Amino acid sequence: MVPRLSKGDVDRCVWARFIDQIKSYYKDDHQVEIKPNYILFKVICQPILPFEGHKFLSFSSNISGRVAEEVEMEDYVNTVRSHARAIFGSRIHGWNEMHDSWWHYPLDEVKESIKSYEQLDEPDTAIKDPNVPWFVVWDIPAKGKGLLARFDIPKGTRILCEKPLLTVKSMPSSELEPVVAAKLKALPRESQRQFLSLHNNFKRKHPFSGIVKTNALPCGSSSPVGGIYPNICLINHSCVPNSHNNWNDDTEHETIYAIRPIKMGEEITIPYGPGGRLEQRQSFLKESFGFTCTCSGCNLISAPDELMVSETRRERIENLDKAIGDPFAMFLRPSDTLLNCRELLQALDEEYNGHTGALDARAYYDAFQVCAAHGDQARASVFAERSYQARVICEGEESPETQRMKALALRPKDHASFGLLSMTWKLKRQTVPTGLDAMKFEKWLFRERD
Ligand SMILES: C[S@@+](CC[C@H](N)C(=O)[O-])C[C@H]1O[C@@H](n2cnc3c(N)ncnc32)[C@H](O)[C@@H]1O
Repeated sequence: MVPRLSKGDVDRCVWARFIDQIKSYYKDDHQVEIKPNYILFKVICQPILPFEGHKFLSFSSNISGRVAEEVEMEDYVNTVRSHARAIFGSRIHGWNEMHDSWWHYPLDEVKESIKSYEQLDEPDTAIKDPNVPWFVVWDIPAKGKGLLARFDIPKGTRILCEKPLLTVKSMPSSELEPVVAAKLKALPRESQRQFLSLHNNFKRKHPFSGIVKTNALPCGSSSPVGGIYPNICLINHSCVPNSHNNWNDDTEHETIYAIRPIKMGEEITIPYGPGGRLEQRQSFLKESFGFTCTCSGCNLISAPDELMVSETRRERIENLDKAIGDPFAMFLRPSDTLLNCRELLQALDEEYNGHTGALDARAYYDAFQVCAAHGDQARASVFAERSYQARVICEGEESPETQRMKALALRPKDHASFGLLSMTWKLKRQTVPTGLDAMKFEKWLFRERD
């Protein structure tokens, strides 16, 4: 590694990403052992990768003269080097004494640094400077640019909040081109530069509208208006994202919140579309954004059993969503609709490993509506409170939808659908039972029969 890495947070973040990739690449290799502070390759010369990148100088070591072992060792060296090159580029140098290329660092210095791998430095206890962003812009293989977490990011953290460089209504590319050109002309130079530096999957005929089509995020879930942002538009998509994007109508900002803890060096990802099964997702992303998704959810193609479980679950999620949205069922069989909400929440929890983002918030709001429509303020207030908690995580306290849920938790009666279908479940808000254990409370909440 020339020059060696610093202790600064960008180098630490990128090294953490590299170490994670190596761990995951060799997860089933018994010759690669994860020690508390480094990765040990149990082959000739025992090369080591420390968890602290600033200590690392060199990976491989001397030639032993034993051909079979050297070939095995070469394999590891080549693989580790190609992962490192993909991340650190020209900072990674090869050396081979047989071809007269030599160690960059004196051997003593290398040995000394390897000794220091055993003991981690004192942890950095400095509080994060609020002016330093949570992310680093980096090249992500097969995806172009992307954002990496510069630090460990706790769940519920606001990672980014940006005003759009410009907004445009959806329209055919030929009509959009002059509209975007005019808006672009009116922008300050720096904003023009930021817009023009964004990725474009549809370059040929309509360069400006191509940038819009590749990058625009809707300003609101069903809004025909899309916004273009300098940093948010560098965030890549994942079908199992770790962050949530939301348009705040009051402040006219797009925000990005972490919906689960994100480790330093991990890529920050959002969902570009509504989800669904693999084929639907892939064709939506191709059609709307012009790319083939290579996220971990889509890579399940190489793990057919897991993929089948995920596909079946996503189909179930789709069917439950439809059943919950059926107004006749909500009128005639509200208990079934409520149980469907419960099953949906469980399926979402399994599919997204407990980090569902706004999907949970929506499902709880559905359950709220069923109870409110039949006059049950007690259950409605609990569901609104849960929806509120979920919204806080993915949109923050200041989002209008979060505030709406908070108000409904206090006064479910204020909802337009209150008592609209019947008052057969009539209950006051104050009658929420206390003293039940968690299981019994859930049974009460979803009106589950024994
Ligand atoms: C809004 S841009 C994101 C930033 C972009 N990677 C860049 O280099 O500027 C969207 C483009 O990024 C790439 N991309 C985003 N998510 C991806 C994914 N999951 N798999 C493959 N490519 C992806 C695609 O080229 C897509 O059209």
